[in-house]
Amino acid sequence: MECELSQLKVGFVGAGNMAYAVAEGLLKSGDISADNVTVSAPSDRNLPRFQALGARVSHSNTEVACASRLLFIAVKPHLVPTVLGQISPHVTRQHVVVSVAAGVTLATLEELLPDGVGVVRLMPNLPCVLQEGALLLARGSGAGPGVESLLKRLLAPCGLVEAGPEGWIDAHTGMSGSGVAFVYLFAEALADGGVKMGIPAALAQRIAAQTLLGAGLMLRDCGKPASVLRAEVCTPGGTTIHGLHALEKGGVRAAVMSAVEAATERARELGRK
Ligand SMILES: NC(=O)c1ccc[n+]([C@@H]2O[C@H](COP(=O)([O-])OP(=O)(O)OC[C@H]3O[C@@H](n4cnc5c(N)ncnc54)[C@H](O)[C@@H]3O)[C@@H](O)[C@H]2O)c1
Ligand code: PRO
Repeated sequence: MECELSQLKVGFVGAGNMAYAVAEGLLKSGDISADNVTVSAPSDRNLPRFQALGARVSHSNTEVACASRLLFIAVKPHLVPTVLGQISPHVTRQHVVVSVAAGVTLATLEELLPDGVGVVRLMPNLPCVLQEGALLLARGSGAGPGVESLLKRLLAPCGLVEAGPEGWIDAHTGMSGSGVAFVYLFAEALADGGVKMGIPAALAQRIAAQTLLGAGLMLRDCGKPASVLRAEVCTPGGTTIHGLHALEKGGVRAAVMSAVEAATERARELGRK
């Protein structure tokens, strides 16, 4: 992908939440010019917000493929073969194709595109919309280390961007892509606990959100593992250890591990379809 970044043409096939989060991040990097970004979706429903970013929009996936060199595939997993079938005749070795579709393997992407095209799997998560995502990418054999560096640079405004072997992508999907929803479920339960103990619901929800935010920031920024931070909250014989005992009796640790395992297995299953 030999060109000045300010000239790099970027395309998105699919105009949903993930495409928007990634597009916004790319533009925040300051390296990509909005009028070099093109986005396609079959209906107008999601397109105005991309126009508001300054991107060009289209109903034609092939138009986007022809207009871009860095091409994100951001449709639901079952639609990936259809859209790659449409764009494949227009994709060349000058393209890099980045799929965010859960489960869809590098081998499938390579099989559906012309020989030698650089392909990458990227698994973002919803907090990318607030520049606090956790993204993991894995590149196929046609995409060199330069592609990895480029994507890390362009996606940095979306949050933490790491690279790894493809075998980690489905696990990251379970732990972080889906994991965001597990945390929301915990937030609901925490607020419900507050309501049960007499706090008004709206206030309980705000307190739950701030509790998760504060705990998350400490985990990220204090340099201490979760187990140490947890121990610091526990006064011997105090309130927290009694609450933790109740959680452990409820099997919460095993339940969360099983949730990551189930979501990972589902990603693998989607990849086999
Ligand atoms: N939502 C998440 O938290 C999340 C996280 C990580 C990865 N993903 C992956 O991102 C992908 C997109 O998910 P999303 O949540 O953005 O979905 P979404 O439903 O918000 O967006 C899908 C988009 O695809 C468009 N589309 C449908 N058919 C199309 C076609 N034939 N050609 C072009 N566009 C078409 C739709 O109009 C829509 O704009 C999925 O493959 C999913 O696995 C989602
Ligand atoms: N959302 C997508 C799903 O539920 C992929 C990770 C987050 O399949």
